[in-house]
Amino acid sequence: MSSHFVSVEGLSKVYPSKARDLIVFEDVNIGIDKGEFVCIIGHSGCGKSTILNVMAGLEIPSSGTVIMDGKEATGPSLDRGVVFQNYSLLPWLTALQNVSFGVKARWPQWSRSEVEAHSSRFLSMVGLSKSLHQKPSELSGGMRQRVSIARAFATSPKLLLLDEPFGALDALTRGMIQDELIKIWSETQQTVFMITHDVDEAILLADRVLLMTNGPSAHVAESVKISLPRPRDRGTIIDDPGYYKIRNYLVNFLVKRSGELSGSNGGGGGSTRQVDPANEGNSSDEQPQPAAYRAAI
Ligand SMILES: Nc1ncnc2c1ncn2[C@@H]1O[C@H](COP(=O)(O)OP(=O)(O)OP(=O)(O)O)[C@@H](O)[C@H]1O
Repeated sequence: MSSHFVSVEGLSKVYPSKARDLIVFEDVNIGIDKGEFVCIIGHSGCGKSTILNVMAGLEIPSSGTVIMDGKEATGPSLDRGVVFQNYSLLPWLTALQNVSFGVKARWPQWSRSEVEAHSSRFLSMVGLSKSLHQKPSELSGGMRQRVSIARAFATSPKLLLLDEPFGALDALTRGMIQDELIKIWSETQQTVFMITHDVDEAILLADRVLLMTNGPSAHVAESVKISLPRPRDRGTIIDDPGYYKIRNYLVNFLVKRSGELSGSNGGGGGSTRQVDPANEGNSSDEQPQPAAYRAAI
């Protein structure tokens, strides 16, 4: 039996079709320790959102299982909080009411003032103490996503699932909310699984980055350790000697090896290689090629 806090075991997703079944991914195995921040990166369509939705209990896999804290995770639960790219706030409620809604469901025995004090504290952590009584339509996209993050963390789920939460935001707002996510995560020490397309975001936030091969028949080929010291700062992280080793390693995988290792090229699923680019000297120190990366993803 797995010793991980969260264990995704032998997960596959197949969409049957008259012509030919679509095997999106097969034999995906992921272990996440308590308090760990894990990002997953892979090309569009390899099945990242499907994996996250299965972990959230919102989608049923074709085979395999998700075990959390020793129990099989089936169906949605307050133990697993989800943040999607498109905010999904209740438009008729204020920021405080949106957060309180989940908090009340989590702790029904709490008084109204306890619920509001707890909810306000989490909204303050994401810099929204002055916008508690505003409705989503009165908030910017970045502010709405902050409310979603506060709402997810405030219910203290055992696992937080973030599906490209900053995908729709401009670079400046994205950077600010990344800082707030780091702050709230370091204060709560919750376990996080996050999808991103942004290599720099993954390096800033994650303890490990999982790399998926291209679909169809995608799998998690590698688990890359981000062995940069915390706390990490967006402004200075690039000065760390390990930064470009990790970045180049990730970009090289996405540009080149994600295709070479894919199921359609004969790559097998199942096993995941563990790598630590900053300490293994297995990638170059050269500046990365952002244009090549953008073209690939
Ligand atoms: N109902 C469905 N029927 C058939 N194929 C589907 C269905 N739903 C999803 N797919 C396919 O499953 C694959 C995986 O989708 P998923 O959204 O999980 O990928 P992803 O890696 O998260 O992509 P992106 O990065 O673009 O969000 C895609 O190829 C998609 O077309």
